[in-house]
Amino acid sequence: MELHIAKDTQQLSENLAAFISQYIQEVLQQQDRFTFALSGGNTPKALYALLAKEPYVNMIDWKKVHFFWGDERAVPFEDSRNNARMAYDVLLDKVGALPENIFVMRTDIEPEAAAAEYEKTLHEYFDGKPNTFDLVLLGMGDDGHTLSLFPGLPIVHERKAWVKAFWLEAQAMYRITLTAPVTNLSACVVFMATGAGKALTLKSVIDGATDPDKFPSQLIRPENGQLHWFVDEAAAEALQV
Ligand SMILES: O=C1O[C@H](COP(=O)(O)O)[C@@H](O)[C@H](O)[C@H]1O
Repeated sequence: MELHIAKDTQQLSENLAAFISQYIQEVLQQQDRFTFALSGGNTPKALYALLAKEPYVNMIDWKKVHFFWGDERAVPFEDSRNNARMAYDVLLDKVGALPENIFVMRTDIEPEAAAAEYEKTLHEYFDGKPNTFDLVLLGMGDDGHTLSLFPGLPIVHERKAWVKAFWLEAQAMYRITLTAPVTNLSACVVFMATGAGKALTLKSVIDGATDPDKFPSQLIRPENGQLHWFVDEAAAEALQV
């Protein structure tokens, strides 16, 4: 695991935009498409906004980038809580991503049907490949959740399915999420975490005893890929570095 500590969210986003841009360009020298699973939430917004501007908007061959999502809140696309909607607004619509390269988790059908459809899409898309995504971008909630893998829920123990839907009582909504098994087959996973509110959780996730039921972010350990944490000084405050 590689830890990258930045002064604040803006600096972190700038460092990560440079990292992602270089990584995409390197991968596209070896293959003709790049698969990028996006996260939702607040933390990645500044990063997406930077990627959508100079120099990255022209440095990256966005027509070769294929977009997926790590998780989705099962609310209509028009709802501001919809993770895909946020990414369209801040990134996809601005960089000229090709519609045929965008794979949203559908929220216009029953969540279980959407999860089954996404699972099928992923198996067909990655058929025979040793790795799944080239890059998965993840956030971490103050409670240690990542994707929609929330503490204490059965989804944390999923070992087979790649995509699941479930009712999240605490937020009174369905969630659709990638699971740990498919995420851990990725070539590279990058977590972003900012703010003092995440400091103690981050310490437990990185330095603490393994307890994924309590800290689901600990489930993410790529089997054959890189793992990076991009954090700001406030989030890193309790870490032993
Ligand atoms: O609900 C979610 O939360 C996490 C973390 O969000 P943040 O606002 O603390 O950055 C996010 O990674 C996930 O995609 C989202 O659905």
